[in-house]
Amino acid sequence: MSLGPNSTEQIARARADLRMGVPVVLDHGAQGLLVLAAETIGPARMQAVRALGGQPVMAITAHRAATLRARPYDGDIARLILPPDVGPAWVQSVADPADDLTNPLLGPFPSLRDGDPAPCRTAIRLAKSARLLPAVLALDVPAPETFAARHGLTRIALTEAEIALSAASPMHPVTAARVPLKVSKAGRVHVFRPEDGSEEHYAVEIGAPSRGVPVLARLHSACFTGDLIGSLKCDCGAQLKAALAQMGAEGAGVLLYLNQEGRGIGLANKMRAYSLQDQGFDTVEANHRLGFEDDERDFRIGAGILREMGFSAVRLLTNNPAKIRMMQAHGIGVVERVPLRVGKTCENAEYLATKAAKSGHLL
Ligand SMILES: Nc1nc2c(ncn2[C@@H]2O[C@H](COP(=O)(O)OP(=O)(O)OP(=O)(O)O)[C@@H](O)[C@H]2O)c(=O)[nH]1
Ligand SMILES: [Zn+2]
Repeated sequence: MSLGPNSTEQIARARADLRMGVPVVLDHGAQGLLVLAAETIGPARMQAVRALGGQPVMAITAHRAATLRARPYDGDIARLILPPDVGPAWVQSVADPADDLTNPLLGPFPSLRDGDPAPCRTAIRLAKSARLLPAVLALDVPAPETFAARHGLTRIALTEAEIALSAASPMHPVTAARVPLKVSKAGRVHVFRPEDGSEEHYAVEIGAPSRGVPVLARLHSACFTGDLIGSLKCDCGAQLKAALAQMGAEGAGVLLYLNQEGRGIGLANKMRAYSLQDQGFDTVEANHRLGFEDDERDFRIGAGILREMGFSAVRLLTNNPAKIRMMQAHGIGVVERVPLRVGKTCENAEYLATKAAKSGHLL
């Protein structure tokens, strides 16, 4: 094995670069794509991109393009031609719908039909995996290897980036320790670290559940607002407590605490979604206006951790049929759905109704 980073490790570097506003290069042979995340681009770097010449584009998802009334000729994405006289504020407004209603951007937004959209598509996936808005500024550059070396930029081969972004990362147990809990003295917290350098995830094991019979399990996605500060906008905090309480009462169970905040879009984007919800959009519409799918979570993570812990079948505490389908698709048998109906408030009634109507949640 060489000492240098492999493509998965290069992706982890690229995520950090994009979050800081540093460009990365996607190498697809004689051509490369210079990529900057729209939300972190600053004036100096934007000027440096312009100084290279050529025609920069802004790649956004079809969901975001729909709000802007731009034509997504590439199906799931659109490549908008960057007007010659705009700066970072324009780029950020295209990416971020915060001011769409109060100060709408004026189109039209001419978009590219020609050329291969694949590098831009991968660049958007990279921005999403960095928990940034799914929008990038991109410019074709010749001789990508030389270009990246000259500027000290992270360079990843496009095909390898696509494979690394699609792969399920192996989950490695890091450590585990006894943590007596209110619901059970026999609590144990395990920490899992993915090989791809993304967020760690946790498992709370209660009692000593047998690996041979289906375990009472919950896959809980992190919700800073609901789990920690008592937000009334969702039911997460109540679900977390109720799930642990049921495991304590039964004497055994496993709760995975998955750091997939905001259904996988990250806390910053979830707060952007909350601002849009205050403008009148529901939870699904808000995700779409930001350019995301309704649910960006990768359920292979939960399945991988359960497998790593030796569980192959569960009694799943959930109201979300998609979680059941996903577990089964990724090799975890779900012998029973255990409903988890707690935490309804005046403030979250509409949110829960939207999840039932649009995402298939069982009330
Ligand atoms: N994007 C977005 N995420 C939200 C919003 N409200 C809550 N969340 C996130 O939604 C996720 C809820 O996770 P879960 O409770 O595990 O999932 P669920 O799909 O509702 O399924 P069950 O609770 O198992 O029925 C958490 O990651 C929250 O942070 C919202 O309005 N927008
Ligand atoms: Zn929540």
